[in-house]
Amino acid sequence: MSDSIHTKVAVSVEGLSRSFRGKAALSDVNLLIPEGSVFGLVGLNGAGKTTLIRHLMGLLKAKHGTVRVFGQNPVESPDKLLKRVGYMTEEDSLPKWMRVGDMLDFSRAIYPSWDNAYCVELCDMFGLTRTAKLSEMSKGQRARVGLLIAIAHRPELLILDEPSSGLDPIARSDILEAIIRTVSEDGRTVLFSSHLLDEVDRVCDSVALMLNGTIIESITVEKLESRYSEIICRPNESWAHAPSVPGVFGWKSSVDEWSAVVDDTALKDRSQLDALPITQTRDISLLRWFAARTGKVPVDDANESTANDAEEPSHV
Ligand SMILES: Nc1ncnc2c1ncn2[C@@H]1O[C@H](COP(=O)(O)OP(=O)(O)OP(=O)(O)O)[C@@H](O)[C@H]1O
Repeated sequence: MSDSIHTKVAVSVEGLSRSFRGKAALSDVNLLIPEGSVFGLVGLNGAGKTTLIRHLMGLLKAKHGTVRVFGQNPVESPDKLLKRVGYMTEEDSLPKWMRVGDMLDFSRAIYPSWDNAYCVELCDMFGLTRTAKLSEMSKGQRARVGLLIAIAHRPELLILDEPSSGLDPIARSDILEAIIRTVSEDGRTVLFSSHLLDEVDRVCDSVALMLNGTIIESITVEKLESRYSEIICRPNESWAHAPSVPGVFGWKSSVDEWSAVVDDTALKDRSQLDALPITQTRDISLLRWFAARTGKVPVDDANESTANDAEEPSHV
């Protein structure tokens, strides 16, 4: 990022690697999240998103590489640091023997910055009552409690690990997105891992793509949209295989049409494209970029997209 010298950093990860029983889950991960950004972390199942987030939360200790949250090692100073961070995971891990009110009182005691008026407002917004027993609530209702606890202390950094998996579509669009916008408008930082690329596209200003334990690209949505585009080709005679043009990747075909993603920075000049029978050039979608870069479509989008054919991924 060109102005990174002047921008404060919320999260920095350098050379982070992690294996579980000899199998690499993270390999040389580097990541920089500027304060005030809404950062999307995307990747296929098993790419390493949760393992990376667990390092940021100090739940896993960095064995190789460094992890800093607001300049501090989350393992060395968890008490001080974690009070500045709100965290919600897809896991349904709230203690079920408690009532909502007990859980809120407990959380209020932990976080000095707990905003009780905001908590009451959120309870109302989420349709939660203090007397409800967590054991008698649905998984989605408990996910709302988890989200409320993550945000009611107005954290400087909000980390949401696949929050959408427990929330229904209304909660996702009306509540989650509104909350992320509020945090962002306050100049606070959000790290948001999700398989729902439409959602990531709507709320995030930057996105990092993980593949096989590595971040293969970290880019602002603005740069992504100016750097990549999608071309549609209609060859006169059918192609046996996709043509090889440097900077053009992620080919997929349907009936008499081929489409591919163009990386402007990898083209020497656009005349390289002249040899292709291009009938249309269009703006890139996050889903198309993701599919071209990974060769796959994320699980939750596979049914909604035409891009679920096998694709030729970019060389990474
Ligand atoms: N505690 C663990 N013990 C052994 N293997 C683990 C452990 N935690 C994660 N892994 C492995 O590390 C890899 C990365 O897992 P991780 O949960 O970080 O991926 P993810 O990107 O969050 O996946 P998903 O999108 O499915 O949630 C996977 O191969 C997983 O099986």
